[in-house]
Amino acid sequence: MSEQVDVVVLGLGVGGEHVAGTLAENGLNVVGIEGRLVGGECPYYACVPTKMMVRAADLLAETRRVDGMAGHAEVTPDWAPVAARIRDEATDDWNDQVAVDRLVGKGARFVRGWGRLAGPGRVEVDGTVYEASRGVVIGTGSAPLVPPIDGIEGTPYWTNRDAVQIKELPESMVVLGGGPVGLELTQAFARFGVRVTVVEMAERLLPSEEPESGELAARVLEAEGIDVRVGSGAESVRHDGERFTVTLADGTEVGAERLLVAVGRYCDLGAIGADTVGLDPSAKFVEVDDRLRAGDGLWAVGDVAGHGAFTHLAMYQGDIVIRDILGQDGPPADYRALPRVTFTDPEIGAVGLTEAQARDSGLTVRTGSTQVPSTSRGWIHKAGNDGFIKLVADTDQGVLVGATSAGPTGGEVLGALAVAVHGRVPVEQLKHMIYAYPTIHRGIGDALREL
Ligand SMILES: Cc1cc2nc3c(=O)[nH]c(=O)nc-3n(C[C@H](O)[C@H](O)[C@H](O)COP(=O)(O)OP(=O)(O)OC[C@H]3O[C@@H](n4cnc5c(N)ncnc54)[C@H](O)[C@@H]3O)c2cc1C
Ligand SMILES: NC(=O)c1ccc[n+]([C@@H]2O[C@H](COP(=O)([O-])OP(=O)(O)OC[C@H]3O[C@@H](n4cnc5c(N)ncnc54)[C@H](O)[C@@H]3O)[C@@H](O)[C@H]2O)c1
Repeated sequence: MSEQVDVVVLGLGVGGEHVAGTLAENGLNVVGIEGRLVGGECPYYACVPTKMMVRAADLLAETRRVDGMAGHAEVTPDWAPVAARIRDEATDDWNDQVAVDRLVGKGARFVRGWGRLAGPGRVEVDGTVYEASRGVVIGTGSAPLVPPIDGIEGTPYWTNRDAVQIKELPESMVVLGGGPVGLELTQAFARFGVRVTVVEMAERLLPSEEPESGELAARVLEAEGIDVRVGSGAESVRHDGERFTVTLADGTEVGAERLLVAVGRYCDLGAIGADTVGLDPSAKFVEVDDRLRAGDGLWAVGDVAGHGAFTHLAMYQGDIVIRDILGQDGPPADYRALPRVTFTDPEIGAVGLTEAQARDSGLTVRTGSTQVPSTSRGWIHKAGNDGFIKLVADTDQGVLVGATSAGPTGGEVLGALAVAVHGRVPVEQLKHMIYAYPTIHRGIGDALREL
């Protein structure tokens, strides 16, 4: 059986749902195919439930800061309201009917099933081939990567998809991976009383960010009683029916009731029939140009497009694909000012290049930084004021090419820095701007003076 349509969107995560809904609103005949839940990883297993966990954990931490600052407070953590909020408010008990109705309400046709590319302009799902006259958009996202660590297969390890569904907390947990997923969940669980060991194979936490970011994260987590292990990855895993034991590359062992694997994501291009449209099925991502085109009448958005795994990126790329398919003008993709925030406390936000990336790309680099505790607002804030602002300038062009903002509102302060990098605002102008007193973002002015 085959059906003619204008556009097929394969995978309705953040990017795919946005593209399918908007194209349908613009009058195209769109079929959206989703095997799991419309909306994808972010609302059901990732951003939204984990940020609810982070919010609850931060409330506990703030309450614990009352002593010495505002009197005395005692707090008894209870996971039940967190689990209930995730179930009832965030995920509708992992039911996507609202999202399906919203998509169909925009005029798209929805097909539940696992689709596969079946040659140019063709997608097959459960025996029906949809033939797209305008194009196919791949938005199949990514899945948790579970590396072939000796002994791990068959053990009851968790990934982010399990961790957000738990109703009861374990007593202890080993978290593999010191990236954003690992660190956000490590701190949230630890603040609820779980004894957490986090294991990062690289020499520091958040290895792709500034070294100062990983050092700050390690210092803060260790101060909260978390066992931080860096420089040695997991080599083997054992589960004796009750507890996990993880042997690290340096021969040491760590053990816990639960094991959370947070070592990155992968895309299975073989499973979506990439070879039928001339793409390499063993590639890590779909290769795209600056209009997200992967071939004639073929686009990819979001995690699968390989430029980073963020919801705001999938939405940004979705807008470009929508314009391209509708024949509308607009700028091509520009990743110079890609912002990212790890929602630990302190939040660790960054935009553009790190100092090392800027130097490696041959730029003439100068950096300036300031410590949040030594700014007026940071000093006033006191308990929980850890953080810094670091600026990376290209001195030939006289503009910022990157910045990191870590602190109690690190992600919000990042907004100003993202504008500076995106808009190529001359450093001279930034230096002569007025920064409100006493804000944490006023620290940008201090860091600029160091440049
Ligand atoms: C724990 C965690 C926390 C995160 N927190 C944040 C955050 O705070 N901020 C942020 O910006 N990003 C965050 N992210 C990243 C963010 O979730 C992803 O970047 C985003 O979901 C990517 O959207 P996407 O459209 O590429 O794909 P996804 O959301 O992965 O959706 C892809 C969809 O395609 C479907 N699919 C796949 N193959 C097929 C097929 N063959 N047929 C039919 N359907 C298919 C899948 O079922 C899925 O629903 C987080 C990620 C994790 C894991
Ligand atoms: N706040 C956010 O925006 C947010 C939150 C979570 C995730 N995300 C995105 O989702 C994606 C996945 O995040 P992630 O943290 O899973 O992946 P990641 O790749 O960012 O980090 C995984 C870490 O695991 C380490 N690792 C790999 N193998 C290991 C092993 N065997 N033992 C110990 N450590 C090992 C890596 O060195 C790396 O530091 C990222 O692209 C991230 O940007 C974004």
